[in-house]
Amino acid sequence: MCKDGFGYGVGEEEEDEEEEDSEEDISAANDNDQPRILLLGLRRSGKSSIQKVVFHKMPPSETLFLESTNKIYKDDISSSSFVNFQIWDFPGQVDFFDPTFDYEMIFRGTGALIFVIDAQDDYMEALGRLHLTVSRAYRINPHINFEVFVHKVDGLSDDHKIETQRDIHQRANDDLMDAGLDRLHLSFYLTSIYDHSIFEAFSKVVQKLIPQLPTLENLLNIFISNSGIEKAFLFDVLSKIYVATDSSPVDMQSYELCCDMIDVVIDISCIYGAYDDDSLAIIKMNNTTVLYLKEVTKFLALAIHEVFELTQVRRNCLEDHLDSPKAPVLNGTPRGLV
Ligand SMILES: Nc1nc2c(ncn2[C@@H]2O[C@H](COP(=O)(O)OP(=O)(O)OP(=O)(O)O)[C@@H](O)[C@H]2O)c(=O)[nH]1
Repeated sequence: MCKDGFGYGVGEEEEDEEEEDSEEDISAANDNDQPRILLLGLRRSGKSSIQKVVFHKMPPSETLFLESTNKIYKDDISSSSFVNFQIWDFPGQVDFFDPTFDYEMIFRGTGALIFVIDAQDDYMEALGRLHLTVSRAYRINPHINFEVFVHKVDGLSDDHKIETQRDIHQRANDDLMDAGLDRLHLSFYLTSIYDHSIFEAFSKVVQKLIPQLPTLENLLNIFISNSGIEKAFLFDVLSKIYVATDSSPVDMQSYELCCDMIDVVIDISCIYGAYDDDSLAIIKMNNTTVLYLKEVTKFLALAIHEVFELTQVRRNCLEDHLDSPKAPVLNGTPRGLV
């Protein structure tokens, strides 16, 4: 990754030094009003890999060499006014119920709790741990968003993925019902660090913590309805998390295209040292799609999935319309374009 100008606030080395005394760290962080996201799950479920791949551009294959986390690793994600939070990666063996562990303080300051379950492994123990963790956290702070990543699904067939998610969902909710916690809501995501699913899932987790989200969505709706653009995403370019999008449904393919474009633009910018306030990139695909990336603030960019040659499309439509009594049907033409 390009070192100059791209990177989140706290460097790993500083981070390591800070971590020397995790108890002190925890009390200091209590004063910090950034929303906190906790990453929890059994050992080797993939917590550190998720955090490294999404926020530090680590290539997924390099996570094979990650050592087991044995202290809480705190990561400040403060690239902009919208994407501003802390991630706490917990060691798999952490004992929340150790009386010396101030879990009350931790849960009180938590916005989202992500519980990672390795879907390639036997998940019964993980389900027990999930239940114990969320029920304890909910009693302390019912406002936490509880998110379950059914992770490492790259190794599973499509049918197996769906079946695994259904089974985990069912068992986890049954356990909550039995414990009288039917108001505790769990959200489930199928994730893998080997494709875009982990970025998509993290986007949704982060969006729930952004109070300005409805306003941003409205602004993007106004933007697309006045520009003939099909889909607009407001991205945090470093993590490829989308902070907001207009209210039309997200299709994975557009999101993946935009993510790939961000990678290309950042790589080229790094080579030439030129990503600044005026940065703008346009990629024309061979299927009439245009991708347009415009920087909004230093680390936020608007990626737009636009139809190529608007004038030509309009002209074709008009001709079709004149030739045939039926309204023209344009494959993949965005709403509001013609
Ligand atoms: N196939 C696959 N492997 C993954 C994925 N995510 C992580 N892994 C692998 O899972 C192993 C454990 O990952 P870690 O990130 O160290 O797990 P952890 O939960 O942080 O582990 P502890 O620090 O021991 O709690 C590594 O070998 C990763 O390469 C994934 O999406 N798919």
